[in-house]
Amino acid sequence: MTATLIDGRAFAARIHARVAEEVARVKRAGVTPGLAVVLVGEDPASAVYVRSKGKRTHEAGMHSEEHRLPADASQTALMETVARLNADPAIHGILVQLPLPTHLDADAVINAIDPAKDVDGFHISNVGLLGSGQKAMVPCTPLGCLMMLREHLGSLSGREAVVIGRSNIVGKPMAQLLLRDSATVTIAHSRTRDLPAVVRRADIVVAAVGRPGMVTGDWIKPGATVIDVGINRMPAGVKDDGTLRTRLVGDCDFDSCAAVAGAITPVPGGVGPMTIACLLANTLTACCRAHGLAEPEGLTA
Ligand SMILES: Nc1nc2c(c(=O)[nH]1)N[C@@H](CN(C=O)c1ccc(C(=O)N[C@@H](CCC(=O)O)C(=O)O)cc1)CN2
Repeated sequence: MTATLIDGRAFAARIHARVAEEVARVKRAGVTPGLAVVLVGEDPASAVYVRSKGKRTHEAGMHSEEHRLPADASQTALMETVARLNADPAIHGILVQLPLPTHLDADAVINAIDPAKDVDGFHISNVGLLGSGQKAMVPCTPLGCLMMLREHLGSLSGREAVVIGRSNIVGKPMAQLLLRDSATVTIAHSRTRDLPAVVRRADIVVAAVGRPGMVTGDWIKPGATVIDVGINRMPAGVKDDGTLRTRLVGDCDFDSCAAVAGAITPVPGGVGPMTIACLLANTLTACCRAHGLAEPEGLTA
């Protein structure tokens, strides 16, 4: 391996510490930032992420609430939960854990969240604000990627960036953020012709396609910075107790990419931990905006 490892766990720990300091500051001004996370159903991975969000929120000194609805919850029940949280002055951030069960209309739920409390940055108002270069709530995973890129590369101005994947959660907002930092941005996807050749042009590669190990070293320009957003759980044998062992892999084939890249994020331990760190940062930002307090520096885009 020749690439520098971009350690998302260490970076996230620094953000958590900064957020905790800033939470103490806003508490001295008489306000406690509050985050409500809504989980519908029993998806095991979602339950782990939601627990982790609650734990981290507490550790930062924030108020934390978890609202669980059964897997067969109705759209009305979910919308009522969101409406209650919108009206609750103790709550500055609302997050509905995705994916939702398929009978629910996720777009309608997200767009029912008060945009000022939309700490996921998925509400159509925040999407529009980000796209037009205005102050927005910025989606947590792309924000975490941007922070790592800025720290590693300094200015992104003029750099060729290729984002692989066009999801609303990662690909599109990531492209907007890179554009905001004056990178030259291409969004590539499943229909892109000669994807390896497109990726080979890039100084910055952000892989967010959800296809394990798809990006290989021969796609990477020597010295490029590779941000792997993929979180793919793969079978990895059987444990002594007979249950399946799994391991997480990214969208990049780590060994071959690390042999060519200048820097790379691992999976696990790269982008994932930054997602929760940025959620806390966004909740703090939302709280400061709601109460007219100074926003912490370096925790927004
Ligand atoms: N409403 C939202 N739903 C989802 C989001 C989101 O940002 N908002 N993102 C993902 C899941 N997610 C947070 O919700 C998330 C994913 C992964 C990690 C993380 O720390 N991953 C670790 C590995 C953890 C493991 O072993 O499973 C890592 O990569 O090192 C945190 C948060 C989908 N839903």
